[in-house]
Amino acid sequence: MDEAAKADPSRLLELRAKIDAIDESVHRLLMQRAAVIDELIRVKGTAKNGAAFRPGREAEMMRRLAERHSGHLPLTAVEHLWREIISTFTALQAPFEVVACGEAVATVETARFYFGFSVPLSLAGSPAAVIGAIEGGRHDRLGVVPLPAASAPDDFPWWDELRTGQIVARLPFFALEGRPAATPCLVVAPPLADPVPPEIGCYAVRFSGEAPRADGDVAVLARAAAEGTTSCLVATPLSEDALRARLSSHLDIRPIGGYAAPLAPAAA
Ligand SMILES: O=C(O)C(=O)C[C@]1(C(=O)O)C=C[C@@H](O)C=C1
Repeated sequence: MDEAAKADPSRLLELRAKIDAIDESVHRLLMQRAAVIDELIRVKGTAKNGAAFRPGREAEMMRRLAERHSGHLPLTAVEHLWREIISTFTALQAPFEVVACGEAVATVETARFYFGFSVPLSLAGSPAAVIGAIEGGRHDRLGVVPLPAASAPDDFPWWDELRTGQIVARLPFFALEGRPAATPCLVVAPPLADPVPPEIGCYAVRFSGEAPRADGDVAVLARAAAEGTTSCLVATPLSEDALRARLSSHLDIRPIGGYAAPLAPAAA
């Protein structure tokens, strides 16, 4: 018998009965959620593999989760549970797989945190290989590409390789100091069924010569230089026209998707 039971066995039984009742409710609600998803498949028409992912809706759900959260349960623990739920339910609607690259432990941690364990995950050798997997004509894959350290140039401008594929999310969504699965990554997807305009737009921008410095509204997430041309992956809340006006002297600006603005919740 453990110490607590020796202290007050009846109280311990009572508390464990409460936990069992809560667990049963949570399980019942998850099964109800699965029944709603069956109906959602019919309404959304997500018959095609990989067609269920809605990153804008997910960001909105996570925002509400952060708003209603209180108490000492870590927000990132709840986030992790919800990510497992949402990703599992996405795959229940239309199976998909994730192809990621980068330093194995960090990448796998981030991809598993975000996409859970119901979804097959494979590691590709490079960002270019991830983009190849997304651009290869299959609609049931999502790619995860880590962002380089702020000052480090990329070897290869993988963002220039996006054709039909788009950047659709930035991980992690909750920007919290010391959080688990903290490696900053972008999620790349084939064309989504009903995309919503992203809060932060991403652009492939090519310059001859010096690349711009990041400023308040224009962040350079990655850059790669070759033969006098610098290619940058730029993220901005500005409209495309406003970005063009800001970077008027530059060669080529191409929209390549975007993501929901990461949230910095007060409560951890
Ligand atoms: O709201 C939807 O469209 C859903 O498919 C449901 C759901 C969810 O399980 O909550 C699943 C996948 C989407 O990425 C967003 C949300």
